[in-house]
Amino acid sequence: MLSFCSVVIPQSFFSISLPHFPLPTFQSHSPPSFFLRKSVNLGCTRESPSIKIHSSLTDFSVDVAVEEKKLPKGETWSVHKFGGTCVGSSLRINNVADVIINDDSERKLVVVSAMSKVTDMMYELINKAQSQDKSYISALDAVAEKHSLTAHELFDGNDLATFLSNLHQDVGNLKAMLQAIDIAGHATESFTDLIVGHGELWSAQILSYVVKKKGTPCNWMDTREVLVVNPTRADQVDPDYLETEQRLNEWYSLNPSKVIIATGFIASTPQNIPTTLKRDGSDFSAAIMGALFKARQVTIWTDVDGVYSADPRKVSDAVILKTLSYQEAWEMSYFGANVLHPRTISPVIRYGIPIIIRNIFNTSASGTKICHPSIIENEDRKILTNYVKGFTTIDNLALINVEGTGMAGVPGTASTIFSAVKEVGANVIMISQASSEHSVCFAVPEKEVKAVSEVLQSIFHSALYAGCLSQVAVIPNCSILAAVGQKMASTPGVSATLFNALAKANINILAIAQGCSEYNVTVVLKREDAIKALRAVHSRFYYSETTIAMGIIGPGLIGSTLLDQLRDQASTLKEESNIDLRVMGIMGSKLMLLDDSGIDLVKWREIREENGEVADMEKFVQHVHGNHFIPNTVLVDCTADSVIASNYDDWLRKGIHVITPNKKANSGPLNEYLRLRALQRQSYTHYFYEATVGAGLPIIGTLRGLLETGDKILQIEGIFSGTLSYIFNNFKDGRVFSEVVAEAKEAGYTEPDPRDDLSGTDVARKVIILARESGLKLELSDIPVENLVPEQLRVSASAQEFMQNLPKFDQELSKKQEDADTAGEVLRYVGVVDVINQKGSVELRRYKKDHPFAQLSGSDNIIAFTTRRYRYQPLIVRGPGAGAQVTAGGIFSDILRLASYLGAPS
Ligand SMILES: NC(=O)C1=CN([C@@H]2O[C@H](COP(=O)(O)OP(=O)(O)OC[C@H]3O[C@@H](n4cnc5c(N)ncnc54)[C@H](OP(=O)(O)O)[C@@H]3O)[C@@H](O)[C@H]2O)C=CC1
Ligand SMILES: N[C@@H](CC=O)C(=O)O
Ligand code: NA
Repeated sequence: MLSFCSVVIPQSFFSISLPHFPLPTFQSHSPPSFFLRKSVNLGCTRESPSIKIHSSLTDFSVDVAVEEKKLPKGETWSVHKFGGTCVGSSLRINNVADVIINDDSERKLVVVSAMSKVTDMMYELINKAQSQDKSYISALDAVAEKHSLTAHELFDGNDLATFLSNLHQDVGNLKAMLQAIDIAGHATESFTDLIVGHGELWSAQILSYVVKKKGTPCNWMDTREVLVVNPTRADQVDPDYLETEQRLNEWYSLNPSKVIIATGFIASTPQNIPTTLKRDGSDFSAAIMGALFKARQVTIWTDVDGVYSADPRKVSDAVILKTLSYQEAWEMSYFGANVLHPRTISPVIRYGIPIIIRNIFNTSASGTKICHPSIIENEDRKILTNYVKGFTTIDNLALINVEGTGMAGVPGTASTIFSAVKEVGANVIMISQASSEHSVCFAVPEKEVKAVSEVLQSIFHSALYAGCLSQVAVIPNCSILAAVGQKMASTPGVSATLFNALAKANINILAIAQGCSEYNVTVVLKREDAIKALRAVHSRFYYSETTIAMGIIGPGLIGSTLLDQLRDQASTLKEESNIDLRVMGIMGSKLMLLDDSGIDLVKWREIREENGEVADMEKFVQHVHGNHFIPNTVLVDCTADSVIASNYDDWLRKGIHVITPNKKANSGPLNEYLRLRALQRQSYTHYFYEATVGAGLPIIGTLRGLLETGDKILQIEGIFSGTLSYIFNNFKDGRVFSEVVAEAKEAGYTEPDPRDDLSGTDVARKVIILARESGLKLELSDIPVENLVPEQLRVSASAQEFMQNLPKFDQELSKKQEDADTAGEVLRYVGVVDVINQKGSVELRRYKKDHPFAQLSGSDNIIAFTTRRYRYQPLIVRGPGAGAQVTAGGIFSDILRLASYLGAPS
């Protein structure tokens, strides 16, 4: 090892000493001191371990390089492992070299796999030779060519010559070996291992030359010289750590280096016969090296951003997990997630060395850290509170159920069952036995179930015949769903939430297993339910309680303004309040747009234009509410349609929350209104309609507040129409009535048909809504209304036709306006809820010019609540009571009220 120390010496010093410097090969035994007249450079190199002194006249510094040949261990080392895809081409090898160089650890050990596809190519050579297919010769040439080309692209000069000469020699040897296999018609295991391991030998050499070319000295290691393993059983080996450590020390004393590029996958037996680490061999190599070097961390580079909370191909909302404990990773990997195989990480678990899984193609992603739970606790408290980390499934299983009264209290039944299963070589994936002991059920791979069933039928033949056992039943086409998480099983409520999510998704559970490990709850389901179940439980744990699936009906003026407001505010709500609003559907009278995970609100207009489908209310509601596992659904009705409003009852019964600015439901038939309100009170499903009166102004909320706190309403009086307020605020100074009406329509204050405003119907609806809210049982027809729509135009076919003809009737209202003006008064269209006399009215009144109602401007509403508490001075709410922005804002604020009722932070 080379250690460098630089000491800057003030001119006044006559001597220096290097007291803390480890100097195993330094000439002097005691800390050296030098009498200095000029600056000197002291250096030793691997080639020449003794100190060299160079003089320099310009500065006063001393560089001392000391070689330490003993293998240093500990925090200074980081281990990296690069899989085949990471080194699949010269470009990628270059990237890998940069990653190595950019790691600022003092020392680095890099484990590298063969270039992608090379191991398969090597196995193919052996297969060909075994079957005496001579094309192995050209296939070997192709492998050699691939490496030669890569080397030419990456380095040159002596390094290239040395590599090509080694490659050439290896290829010659391989050819001879393949010929031997060809003659024998058979390859032994060690012969096979020797041949396939060449992929790693070449990739490690190539990478080391590239790192060196980039200016970082390094050595490559043929791990077969160091790593000694013993076969355990088929397809597994165990490292001999003592022997390996000794060989590693020897290797290091000959090849001291700060960067070592080591071959993955390959090793030797104690007799020095080449072998491999079998499945996931390079990961295992990295973990063994990590343990031997006591590295500070082992980074496994792959082509994914880390470990997902569920298979992202099945769950589109799966997230990358920032941390996993070793046990969690272990459980996830067992249950089929693409995590490291438990065996491969056991060496680092022993020393608590963290493993980081990172994406070589996206180095900006921080990856998943697999480590000791105490590190997770320190680093990521939030994650620890999320007791369930991931969900995985295993398909193609069958459940075997051995059932009968004769099993209870009879020792040995389980042993008989599982000995028989072992006999046929089947792998038991989970077992469940109720304490009544009347049945034992277990899951095995589908392909093994026939043999298992037959052997059990035969072993228990007489017990079945005698009736001690009632059946050995096979339930085919099953899947396992496992939920994995630190201490999930021992935390009250977690399993309940899991089962509740499955129940809500209408999924039947065939068997359950939860061991004492506290990390895993496993359920067996029918295979066709597996993906639905996975999505249901994933969303239950990964969506916040305030994730809301939304359906917007009526993307007209108000609806589309609301969508724009949602678009602009969505990310802030998510980040700051954990409220996740997802618009799953938008429906107009003709077209609708549906999306499974949330419509892009930036482009919904274009997308609807391109991909919109024919509006279908049933399909829309089913999609928004039923097709996913988002915990809450709200339908926002932004139409003015009474048919749409007649659905609220049904939606609320289905558990769908309803929010609307549409006045039709609350001002419709009294019995329907009462039924709706009763339903709302009985359930935990919410129905909000603040924008039905005064648009975004807090009218319903204020009234509710007064009533709920025990105040008594005496009268509510006000200007409830933004349209009529605007018209009478501007209908002066000789202006024409129809022209002002057109302006109000243009400004977005009017109902879709402005006759609803001018007829007083809209105001009457608001009066009815407030009257009913105050406890009066009135019908719309109970409210006398002064209709401003000229008699002849009440039957006009359309709003457009009405607007065209209105100028013909300007005269009539101009007269009323002039009369009021002459009397020093103004016209105002007012609504009154007279709670004491249980009636309401809507009429055009005249007010003195200094009356508060005469002071309004624009589309202002003004509503005065006279109550027992506000008897002498009414409580007044005033402000713009119509218009797209304020109305959409009122609806939005109802949506956020819903979120806060559902648990969003306040
Ligand atoms: N404007 C305002 O200031 C205020 C308005 N409101 C209320 O807001 C609601 C919307 O008003 P506004 O946006 O101005 O009206 P618009 O006419 O601009 O929009 C109405 C929307 O409803 C859709 N629609 C109508 N019938 C159906 C149906 N059967 N199924 C699906 N969609 C339908 C229309 O679709 P399509 O275009 O495809 O026909 C249109 O998108 C009304 O109830 C109004 O009373 C409340 C307070 C203030
Ligand atoms: N058309 C209505 C809109 C609000 O309800 C009005 O003018 O007030
Ligand atoms: Na309001």
